[in-house]
Amino acid sequence: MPSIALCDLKNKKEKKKIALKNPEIEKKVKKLKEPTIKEEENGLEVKNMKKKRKVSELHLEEDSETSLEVVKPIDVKVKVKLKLKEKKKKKNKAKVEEEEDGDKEEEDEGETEDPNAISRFRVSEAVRKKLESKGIESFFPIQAMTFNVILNGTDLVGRARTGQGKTLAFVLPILESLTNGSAKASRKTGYGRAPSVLVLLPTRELAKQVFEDFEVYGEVSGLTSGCLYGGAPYHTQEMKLKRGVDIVVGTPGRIKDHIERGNIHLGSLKFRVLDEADEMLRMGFVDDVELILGKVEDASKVQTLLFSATLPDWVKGIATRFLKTSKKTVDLVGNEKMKASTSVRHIVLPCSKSARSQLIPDIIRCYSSGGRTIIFTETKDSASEFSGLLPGSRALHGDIQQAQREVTLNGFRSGKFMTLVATNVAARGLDINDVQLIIQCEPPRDVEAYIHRSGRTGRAGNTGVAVMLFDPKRSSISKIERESGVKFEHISAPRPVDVAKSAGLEAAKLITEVSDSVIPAFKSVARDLLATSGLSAEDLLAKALAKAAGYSEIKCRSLLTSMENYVTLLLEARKPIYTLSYVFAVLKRFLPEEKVQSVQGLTLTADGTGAVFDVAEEDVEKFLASISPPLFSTSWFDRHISVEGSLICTSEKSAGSEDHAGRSAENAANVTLEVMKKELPRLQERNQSRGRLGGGQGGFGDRNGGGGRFSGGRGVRGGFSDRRNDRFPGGGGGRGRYNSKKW
Ligand SMILES: Nc1ncnc2c1ncn2[C@@H]1O[C@H](COP(=O)(O)OP(=O)(O)OP(=O)(O)O)[C@@H](O)[C@H]1O
Repeated sequence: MPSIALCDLKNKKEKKKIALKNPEIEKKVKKLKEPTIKEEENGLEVKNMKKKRKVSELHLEEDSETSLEVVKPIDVKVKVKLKLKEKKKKKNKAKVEEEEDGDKEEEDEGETEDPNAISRFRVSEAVRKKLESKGIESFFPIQAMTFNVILNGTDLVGRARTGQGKTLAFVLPILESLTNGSAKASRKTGYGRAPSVLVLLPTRELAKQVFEDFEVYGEVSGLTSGCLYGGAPYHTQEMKLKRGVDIVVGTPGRIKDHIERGNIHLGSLKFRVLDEADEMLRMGFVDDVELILGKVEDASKVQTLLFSATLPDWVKGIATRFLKTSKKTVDLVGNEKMKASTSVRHIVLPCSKSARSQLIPDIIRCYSSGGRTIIFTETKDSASEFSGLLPGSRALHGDIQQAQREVTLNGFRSGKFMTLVATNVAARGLDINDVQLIIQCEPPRDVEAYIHRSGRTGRAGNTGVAVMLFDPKRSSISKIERESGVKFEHISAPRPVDVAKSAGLEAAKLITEVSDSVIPAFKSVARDLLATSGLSAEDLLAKALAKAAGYSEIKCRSLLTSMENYVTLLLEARKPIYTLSYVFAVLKRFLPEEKVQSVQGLTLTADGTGAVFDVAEEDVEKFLASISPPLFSTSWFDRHISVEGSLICTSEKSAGSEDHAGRSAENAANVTLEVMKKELPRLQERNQSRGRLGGGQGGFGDRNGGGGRFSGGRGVRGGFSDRRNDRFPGGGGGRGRYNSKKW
C-alpha cells in the first residue's frame, strides 16, 4: 500500500500528470476524446443513408418487454484507418510517387473526418451555433447514438458513464423535435399553453442544472422552460406556468403539487423524461412519479426517455411499465466490468473516524491539483460538522434552506470557495467545472452511490481523483469493488513529512515574492539569530520556512487509522491467528492492562498470520521492548530520525535495511512485533470475519472475539470505538434502506 507522495510536486500541471500516471486511465481518457461511434451508428442524415441504416439497425435493437438490449460503441477511428490502409496498399502497387503524395493528403483528410461532428446531425443552425460558442462541435458517443432514435420518435433507455453528456443527449433532440421534427405540428403555442415536455429529476440542484441547459438551447429555438422544485416559492412558479411554458423541469414532489393545484395540464405532452431514474425511485418518489406519469391521457402519443449512469435490474421493471414495447436501449456500459468513470483514479485509504479531520486537509493538499474538492459524508450532521472543521469549506445538504443551498452551490461553482462538504444530495448529476478531487468519508451503502459520487470528477474527458476513506474494522470495500468493477488503488495516508515539503515549496514561493524593502527592518534580528541560535543559515531558513508554512513540528501518522501521533505495529505469530482475543491475550502477557486497553484499531491481517494495531507514539518503545527483545542498542526513536532530522514514522529506508523489521526477535510467546513504516499488509475486512468461532464459513474466526473485547465498552480513546456498525444489517446492500431524509 504505497503512500503516494504527490505533495512535493511543484505545480498543478505536474500533479495532473501524476494523477494520470495510471496508463489505464490515460488510455480511456484518450478514447473518450476520440470519436468512438461508427459513422453508421450515428444514423446521420446524410447522403449514404442506406448503408448506415443497416448498421444502425444492428446496434439499436428493439427491446422486448423483458430485456434491455446493450449497444456497444465501435471505434470509428480504427475503422477509418483500416479503410485508409487498404486504399494505401492498392495505391502503393502502382508505385507512382505523385499518387502517393495525393494519398497522404487523402489520409490526413480521412483521419480528421469526425463522424460525430454536430454539423452532420439534424441540429438547427441556431442551436449548433450556441453549442459552438460553448466549445461543443462534436457529439459524445451517447449523444451520437441516441440523437436520431429520439428525433425519430422512439422511446429510449440511455445509459453511459458519469460525465459523458447524457443531459444534452436528451435536451438537443427534444428541442429539435419540437421546432423542426415530428412534434412540431401538434405542439401547443401561445399564451397559457400547456407544456410539451416534462423532465423529472431527483434533486433540486440537478433540476436547476438541467433546466439551465433547456433554457440556453431552448431560447435560441424560441422555446421557454420552467423549473419547479420544492423550497422555492409557489407563486413565481405558478405565474410562469400560467403564462405558458414549453418545457417543465423539476422534482417529482413539487410537480405533483402543481398538477394537483391545477397549474399543469399534461394533455399536450409530447415528451416525458426520467433523468437519474433509479435515484428518483430509490428516494421514495415512486408514487409521485407514477401519479405524474399516470396523468398523461394518451400515453401512446407521448415519447418517454429514461437516462442514468446506473440502471439496477429493478429499474428495468419500471422501464417496462412506462416505456413502449418498441423502446430502444443504448447502453454504453452494458456488461462491461468497469461501471464507474474510467477517467478517474479510484483510491482507497484506511482511516479511522476520528482521524478524518486531520487527514482530509492533507489529502486535499496532495490530490486536488489546486482545483475543487467535494467531500461526501453519510449524514447531514457530519456534513455540517466537517465543514465547520475545514476552513474555507461550505456544507450542502437537505436541512439547509433552499435559498442558502443555491448560494452555496453558486459560490462553489464560481470558485468563491473550493471545498464543498455534501451528502448524497450532491452525488447525482451535478456538473461542476474543475472538480479535481472527490473524498468519500466512508464507503457508501450501495455501488450506485459510489459510481455517482466518484463521477463528480473526471467529466467530459477530463481526469480526476476519487479517494474513499474506510475503516477496516467497520466497513468493507470489497462489495463496492466487486460490483463497480473498480480495481482500487490502495494507498496509505500522505506522510506528514511529504505534506510539509509541499507546504515548504509554497512558503518558499511566497518568500521570494516578499519585497526587498523588508530586509533592512529584519536584517539585524536575522544576524543576531544566526549568531546565537547555533544553527547554520540553511537550518535557520528551513525553520523560518516551516513557520511560514504553519509548522512548528512534524507529527507522525499511523498507517492503520491515519491518526496523528500514533504508530502502527505489526504482531506476527508462527501459527495462524484466529481471533482478536488471542492477540489481546499475548499483549497482556507482556504489558500492563492499561497499555493493552490503549491500543487502537486492532485488525487481523488477511493472511491470518498477524495483527496490526496502533499505539500512541510515546508508547512504541515500551511495546517493542516488552514484546520483542531489542536487537539493537539504539532506541526506536533514534532509528526513526530521517536524514532531514525530522521524526517520520513511515521511514524512507527500504525493506531489508537495518531498521526495517524494528525489533523482531521472537519471545516466549513465539510472536514478533515490528513498526509498520511503509506499507500495511492486506487486512481482513469486516465482512470476512466469520469463521471458526463465529460458526460461519471462511478461514478466520470472529474478529470481535465472540462479543468480547470490542463490544463491552473498553473505553478506547478516539479511533475505533466499540460501537458496532448498525448501518450494515445483514451485511447486504440493496434497496429500501435508503432514507432520503438522511440527506
Ligand atoms: N459533445 C460534447 N462536447 C463537449 N462537452 C460536452 C459535450 N456534451 C456534453 N458536454 C459537457 O460534458 C459535461 C458532462 O455532461 P452531463 O452533465 O450531461 O453528463 P452526464 O452523463 O449526465 O453525467 P452524470 O451521469 O454524472 O449525470 C457537461 O459539462 C457538458 O456541458
